[in-house]
Amino acid sequence: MDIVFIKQLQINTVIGVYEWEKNIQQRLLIDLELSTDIRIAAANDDIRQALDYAIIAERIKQFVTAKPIELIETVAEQVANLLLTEFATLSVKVTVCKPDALSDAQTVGVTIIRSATECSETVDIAVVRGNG
Ligand SMILES: Nc1nc2c(c(=O)[nH]1)N=C([C@H](O)[C@@H](O)CO)CN2
Repeated sequence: MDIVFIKQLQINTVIGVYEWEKNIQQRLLIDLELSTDIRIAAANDDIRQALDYAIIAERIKQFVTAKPIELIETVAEQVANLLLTEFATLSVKVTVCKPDALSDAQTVGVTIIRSATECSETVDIAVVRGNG
């Protein structure tokens, strides 16, 4: 299986559990991987037969900024569900990072893997330490 991916898609939106976060925009960086088979699009050199990463990126930006969300877990689950229902992919990997959340960490985030046939997978919570 092949992968179409988008790395570090930056989205500024209202995100967070605390009151002070409800009236500001914060930065999310989102990595997306969509399983696909690229061979038909490649053989015909035809964007109509490919997963168009430009359209996917715009749709995700529009979706994530449409309403305030508290948890990055919610962003990840809703983005995965959108990708599986609106695009021709059978499985997705979604990483949502909130890089400005902790002053002593480079970033924090969650990674999920979801497929059209499975509804629950492990959520990994990652805190990546900075170099000091
Ligand atoms: N697992 C999570 N932990 C925390 C989240 C989150 O979305 N998922 N969010 C916060 C706050 O919004 C924080 O980012 C404010 O700096 C805390 N922990």
